[in-house]
Amino acid sequence: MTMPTVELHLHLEGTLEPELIYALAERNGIDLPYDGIEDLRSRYSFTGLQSFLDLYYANMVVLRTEEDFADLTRAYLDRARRAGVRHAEVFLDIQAHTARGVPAAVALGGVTGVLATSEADHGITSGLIITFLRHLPAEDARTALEEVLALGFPVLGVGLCSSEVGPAAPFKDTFDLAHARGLHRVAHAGEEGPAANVREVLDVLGVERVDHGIRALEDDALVDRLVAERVPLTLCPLSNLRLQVVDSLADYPLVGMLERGLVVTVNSDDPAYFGGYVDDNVRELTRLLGLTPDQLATLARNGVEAAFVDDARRAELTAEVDAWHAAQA
Ligand SMILES: Nc1ncnc2[nH]cnc12
Ligand SMILES: [Zn+2]
Repeated sequence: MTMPTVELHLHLEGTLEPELIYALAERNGIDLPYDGIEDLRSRYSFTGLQSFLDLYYANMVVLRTEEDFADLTRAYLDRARRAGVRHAEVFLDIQAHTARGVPAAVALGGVTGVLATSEADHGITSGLIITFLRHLPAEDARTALEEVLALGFPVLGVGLCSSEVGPAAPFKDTFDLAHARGLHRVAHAGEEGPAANVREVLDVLGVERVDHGIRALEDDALVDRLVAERVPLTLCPLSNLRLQVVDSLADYPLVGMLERGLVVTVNSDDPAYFGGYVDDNVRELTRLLGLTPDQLATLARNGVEAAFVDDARRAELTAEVDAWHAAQA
């Protein structure tokens, strides 16, 4: 029995597998600057976040039509189902597409059309989080949000990602608008950047979850606050390894975080680039850290607690985790 999982930190564009990149390039008549799939895959070796982002944004060139975005979303859901994912909140970097001349309605139409039937087609409930790019001017994020709101596609929340440089504070009015319109708020912080960035997104952007947040561990008072306020951290172990945020997964501080009472969850971030989906992340940690069934159940329950779902769905997900936990005895 596969452990039922909630995935809360997943960039749809980070699920673009090399095979799909080539298939979409062919369909759209795009010449890729690589010598084939294996050459592309051989470039998936990163020295840090920026070296990854350069390739990640470049490969988005193959996403042109609503069908492309739908195929991308469907491929993720197919794989996620096999990973045991029962609920997914997925990120879309809308500005990375509009900046290339792809209308927001094309990207949103393709993604939300597939998400609308994810429960019936894949057994996964889902929601879409629009992630703004921190390396672009904050006014661009505001414009992007206004366009997304005007288009009326179903959106669950907003996030902030890309290079962790510069203050998050300029994005405050965008996050305030999102909040006023009933959207949830999350942000990447404390991935490459310091613990102070985690404080900033909590205090200034009002986020309900922190994406990554692993460097919060460098600030004891912040950890106490995250525990007291039960702020979830969406950890991404294989991502942290591949982007050299940590030196080895054998030293990944997960058990200490659980023992400290942090609401940590395990997620895949950009699985096509980092060597594994959420089940691969959990399997590697279990192998290297010797995670017990109780610890795995706590991770799964943290995901259910951290999800932006209604009480009825939370109760269903909890029952699935309880059944899995009982079967481990
Ligand atoms: N790991 C990551 N950190 C920040 N921005 C991202 N966009 C896609 N993956 C990301
Ligand atoms: Zn991420």
